[in-house]
Amino acid sequence: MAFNLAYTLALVCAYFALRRFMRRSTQQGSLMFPGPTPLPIVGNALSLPSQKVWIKLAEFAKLYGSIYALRLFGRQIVVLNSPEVARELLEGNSATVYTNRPLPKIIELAGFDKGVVLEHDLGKLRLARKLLHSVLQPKQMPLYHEALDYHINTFLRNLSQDPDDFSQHIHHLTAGINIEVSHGYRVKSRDDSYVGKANVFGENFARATLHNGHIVNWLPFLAYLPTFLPGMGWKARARAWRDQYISLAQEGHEMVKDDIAKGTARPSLTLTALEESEPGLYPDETIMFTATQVYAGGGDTTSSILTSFVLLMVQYPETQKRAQDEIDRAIGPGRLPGLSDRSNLHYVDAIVTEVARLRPPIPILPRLAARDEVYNGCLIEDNAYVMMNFWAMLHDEDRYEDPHAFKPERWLGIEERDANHHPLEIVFGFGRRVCPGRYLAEETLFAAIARVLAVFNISHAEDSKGNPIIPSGDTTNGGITCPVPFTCKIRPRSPAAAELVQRSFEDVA
Ligand code: HEM
Repeated sequence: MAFNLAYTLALVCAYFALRRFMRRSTQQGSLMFPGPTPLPIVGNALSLPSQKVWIKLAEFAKLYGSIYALRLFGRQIVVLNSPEVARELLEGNSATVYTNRPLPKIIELAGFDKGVVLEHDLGKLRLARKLLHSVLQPKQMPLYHEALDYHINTFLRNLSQDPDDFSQHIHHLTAGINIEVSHGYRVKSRDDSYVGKANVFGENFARATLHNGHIVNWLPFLAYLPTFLPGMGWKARARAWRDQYISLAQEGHEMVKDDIAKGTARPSLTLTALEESEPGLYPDETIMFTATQVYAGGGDTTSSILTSFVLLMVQYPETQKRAQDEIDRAIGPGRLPGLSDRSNLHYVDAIVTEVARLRPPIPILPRLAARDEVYNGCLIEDNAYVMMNFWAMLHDEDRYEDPHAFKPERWLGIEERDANHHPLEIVFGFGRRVCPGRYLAEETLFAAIARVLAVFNISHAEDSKGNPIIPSGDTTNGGITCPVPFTCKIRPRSPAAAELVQRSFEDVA
């Protein structure tokens, strides 16, 4: 038995060694990327932690440089640690090679590859991105300003009524904005049933994209085994996710069609696709799944930055005070700041930029190489994962002095954004799959952060003896990260500020 096992292992090792040798010898003259030495079969799996792998990958960058490679169970993983290298590969002549994202088997089974985020059909992807661009490009932003006012002022009112639930209010804010952009649907109550269903989809999507969490991603043939076999519960789960996703997408689509028929449809992606585009340009399937995935792309990412902002205000009271002084000087106490004040609120703007740098919501994200490619003399293999390590790019000490400190002032006095230095040019990704929601995200973040600072003080919560409760500042693991849950104290800055919150809510309600 022991002999059989050893014999089998030896055969497998020999197979992988031979495969690598054959591959290298077919790519004459190409070298191997630097990187840690892989073990047979498992490759570098044992040197990677199960939590926050991006930090370890950033440490490797100090040893091996801005592009290096690892191996995981035979698959090459090329890690990009600088925006220059990422742009050269993902925006240069070979950009088309790296268009796709890896498609884990569970995603296909759950139907989440329909839409945009994980769409593999390049024709459908092109249409979905065209549609997203048509509704989310900068010149379309004014269409959503009234919705931003409504949702942000409602958020302020919710914060003033129930400050301890700030994390839920943040989530509700971004959900409301996204559903408005995708379907023109205005969320009025905190227990809206459509939001409830969209949240279930968001949670399922997040679970499905935890790549390591599903055995079928590693052993795809399992997908073809019957569901009644023991240990196949994941198959029924994937089917339930798929049914829920399709039903949500159809419900949203029908809702907009009804609104159009009644003449009550608000501006949205679905309305644009159905009414304002060349007839037949967008098939129904493209419209409804792309619209539904706006929720997956825009919700947790924007919420993550807003939650990080609250945490950082607890940790850096002097930064909060400086921003409030700027708002008081530029705006005064009688009204809330808005997007038109952005050019006068440089320090608030710098806070948005620095939060995104210090705590990027997506620390790391892979693309998939569609064929063998030689880059700087080294081979990127067909099917390699090409990892954008945003966290490493944004914490590079050669680029940012004291990179682990929160210092918004580093962004003051900057006239033009340098694409390889400014965090908001990096955190949204690169090239053909760059985030289509980036302009909306920036406007949402600026307006929400400026208004919170104008009317609230954020500070440590206190225990029963009056001692401050210090948040750990730690980050969750996963595809989209966020501060681990923490408590804090959020109170109106003055009775006049409390009154302004109430009045501003009534103005938009
Ligand atoms: C601070 C907030 C946000 C961050 C940090 C962020 C970041 C990202 C990143 C890194 C990507 C992948 C880019 C790449 O592969 O190069 C992405 C894709 C995407 N984002 Fe965002 N995003 C944010 C907000 C939004 C918002 C508000 C929306 C929608 C209104 C949105 C919709 C999407 C969609 C649909 C994709 C998939 C695009 C594709 O696969 O082609 N995002 N985002």
